[in-house]
Amino acid sequence: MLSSLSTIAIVVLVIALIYQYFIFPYFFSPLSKIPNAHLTSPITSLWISHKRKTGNEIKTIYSLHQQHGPVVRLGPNELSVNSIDGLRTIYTGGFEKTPWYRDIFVNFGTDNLVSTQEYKPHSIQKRMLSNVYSKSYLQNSPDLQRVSSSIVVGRFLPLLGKLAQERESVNVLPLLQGLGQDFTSAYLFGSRYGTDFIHDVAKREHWLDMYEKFKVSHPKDRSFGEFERWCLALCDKVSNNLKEGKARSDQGTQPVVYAQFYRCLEKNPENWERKRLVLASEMLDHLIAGHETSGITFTYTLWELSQRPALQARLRAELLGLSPNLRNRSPEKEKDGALPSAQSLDNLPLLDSIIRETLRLHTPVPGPQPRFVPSSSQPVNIEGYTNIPGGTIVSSSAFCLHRIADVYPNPDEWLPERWLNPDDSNSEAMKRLFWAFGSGGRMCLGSNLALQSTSFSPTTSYRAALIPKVTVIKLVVAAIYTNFTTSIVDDEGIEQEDNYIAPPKGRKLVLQFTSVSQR
Ligand code: HEM
Repeated sequence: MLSSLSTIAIVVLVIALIYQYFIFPYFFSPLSKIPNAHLTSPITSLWISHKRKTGNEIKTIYSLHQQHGPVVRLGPNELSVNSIDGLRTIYTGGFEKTPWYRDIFVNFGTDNLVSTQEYKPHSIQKRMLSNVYSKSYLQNSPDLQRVSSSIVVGRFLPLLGKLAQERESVNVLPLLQGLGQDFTSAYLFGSRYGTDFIHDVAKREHWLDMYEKFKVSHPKDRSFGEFERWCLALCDKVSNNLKEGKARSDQGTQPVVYAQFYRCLEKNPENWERKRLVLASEMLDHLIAGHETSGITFTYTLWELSQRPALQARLRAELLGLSPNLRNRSPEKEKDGALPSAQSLDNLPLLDSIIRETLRLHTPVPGPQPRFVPSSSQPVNIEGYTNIPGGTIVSSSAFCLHRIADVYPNPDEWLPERWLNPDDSNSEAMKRLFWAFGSGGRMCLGSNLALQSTSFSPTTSYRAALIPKVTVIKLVVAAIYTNFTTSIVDDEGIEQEDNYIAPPKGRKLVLQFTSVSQR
């Protein structure tokens, strides 16, 4: 009797398990109507995890969307979404980040803007920092002006002039990552503590080497390793100066971002040790976000232009119309001359279309941005699939969005002219789908409002954002092509990695710079 009861219990249990783990996910789950990435996707994430581990995630997801449309089920509890409606629902609907961000981006075991999952602490911290990255602040910042002038005119153009004169080619990826780092560090910490990676090649190589190791180690293993200790030591120096009231009398520029965050945290009752790590975690996050993404954008802009001498000439003609322009600027003359304003650079249509098209096709952050569907009483529907359960992971990626062929015809081709005709009926859709900086409350803090004007951003709740970067990218590209032509010497391995942040696989693009006056 007892044994037949236990047999029945076992049978019932087996049926329940089969129902829960096979029948329900395949046939009755609200996700069961969504096309599967793989036969096993409703019951296990093994298939997509394998693609991730082998560096094939992004392109695999792209081809799935080409086959199956805007929504694909990647795992029992995970969807990829590729449409403007999906973007709106997910990224402006208060969906929180998944633990993946914390696992990858936390520094010193302490959260920062990128790693924070929860809405409220993130939003409080972002408000503390958005002001110094807002368009109006940056446009009027004398510190940013001085930093820009000393880096572009004082360091970068003379170096290019020397390379051109000596007919020496150069790997522009590390050079331009270094330039991005020089800008970001000077804006964060003040010029006294900013790096000079344009000149100091040994330090730059060591730093980039530390960064490559840092990127692939687990936050627990890298915590307080060489890279983190370097940043903490820098932050401590700036904190000591601020405590002693020295920052203002500093000969160089102000530590704009650091001082802003330091002052906001001063009001916070937490102990100093905790604040010290919060400050350092946030600063390291900006340094990481600032140097590599900019370096990638520069590299692909130069790579595309180097294949098109006629386009370089058209761009130069546009750049020479700037007033003042960037022709023959030298560090000595610099004291007398201002740089072209951010607005005047933004008003150059060809320059804008070139940078924008590069950010579309070679987007530096092509990887999926995962979020959780909230467990709210409101049903969540995406692209006609209804009642998506709370806790489901949903993500979109700039790589896939930027290749929707109905909006960007010939999506794999670099065609800056697609951005040049504002009357084109497609132009609104192109702007709404442009996602190089993400959207919503978690949109890039360093993104450029000029590129993300209100009509441009898919739906931005933070109107802040932006600097050094696109303004800087435009300034640097303008400085280069006003004075030089570029040609490719070695572009082996130029294809982008299949990674969240995606530099060229070969980590190089070797170019020859030729001075316009030498030709
Ligand atoms: C071409 C250059 C850049 C690109 C393409 C880029 C792209 C992005 C993207 C796609 C995100 C959103 C990630 C998400 O949704 O989770 C992001 C976030 C962020 N970026 Fe950038 N970024 C760039 C430059 C910068 C610079 C220069 C800085 C600062 C100096 C910066 C600071 C940040 C920060 C702090 C976040 C986190 C924002 C938040 O979660 O609220 N980025 N960036």
